[in-house]
Amino acid sequence: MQLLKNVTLSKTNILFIINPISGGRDKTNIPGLIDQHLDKARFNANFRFTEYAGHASELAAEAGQKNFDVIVAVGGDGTINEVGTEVLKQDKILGILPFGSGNGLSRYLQIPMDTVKAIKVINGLRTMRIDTATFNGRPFFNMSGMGFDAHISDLFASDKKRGLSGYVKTGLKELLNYKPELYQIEVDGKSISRAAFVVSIANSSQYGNNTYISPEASVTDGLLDVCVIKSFPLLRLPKLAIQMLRGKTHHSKVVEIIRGRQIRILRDKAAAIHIDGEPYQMGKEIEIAVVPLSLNIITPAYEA
Ligand SMILES: Nc1ncnc2c1ncn2[C@@H]1O[C@H](COP(=O)(O)OP(=O)(O)OP(=O)(O)O)[C@@H](O)[C@H]1O
Repeated sequence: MQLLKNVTLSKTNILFIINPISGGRDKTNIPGLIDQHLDKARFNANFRFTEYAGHASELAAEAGQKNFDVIVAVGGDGTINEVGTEVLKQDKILGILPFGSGNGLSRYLQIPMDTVKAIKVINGLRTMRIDTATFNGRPFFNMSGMGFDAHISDLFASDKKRGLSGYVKTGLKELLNYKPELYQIEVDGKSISRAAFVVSIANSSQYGNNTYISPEASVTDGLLDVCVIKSFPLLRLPKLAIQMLRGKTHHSKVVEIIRGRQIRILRDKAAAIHIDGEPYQMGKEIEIAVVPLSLNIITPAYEA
């Protein structure tokens, strides 16, 4: 009886880590909105705004030590990466309120883009375990890669204005000058060599904004999709863009998708890579591995 009383009375401590710059949207009213719609019978809520890149990781690490059971990333895939990395270490529960430019993982998981609806998903506290992966030891959750998209992330990082239009403008300008690179790709011991425009490692199916690179990818299959966008004439770009938006890249002649657990990539030179859309400089050798069903995450009523 005592036990039952404790269970019914104990509330879940939840921390919302809010990235004020993600997606280029003002978030000053977010704590108020959460306060209005969060189930107070179920949760004790706290809020922290990040002040610099990397701060979300620090706040999530502290939260784990202070008995927060659920830590919510309020931002895009980069914020999810910072918070998720700590949630993973502490085996806590990750929540998401999508506020990024692309929101790849949120869209894949069908978390509503509408904030009030997304808060209601958190109220449901329905969790599932999803795969994560490591890229030269760093965790990622949605997508990582190298080539043109990493180059754009690298350029975009120094751009103060975030949001979709920024990506598109920078992307189009660079597209004309970018040269495909040579990659040696080994997936579960099988090796291929490709001249590629992009090599993406997909956990979920999309980059964000419902732009699909590997439409049949699953975050619960214990596998990663290595997606090679091969060298192609620029004239073919509109067709590829349409295939990406319609979720048909697995039928494209210029996209090759190889599924596996353990991936090793050797490239000609050290260059930018991206991990969940955030750029880093790394060397020629890349090791990527899936970590099956490692992250506990709040989702809507949804089965992958
Ligand atoms: N207060 C802050 N000032 C500057 N940068 C921050 C701050 N808080 C977090 N960041 C950094 O902001 C970057 C972008 O965050 P995030 O990826 O969530 O947004 P986005 O790029 O707009 O969305 P998406 O990844 O969905 O396209 C992350 O690299 C994060 O480390």
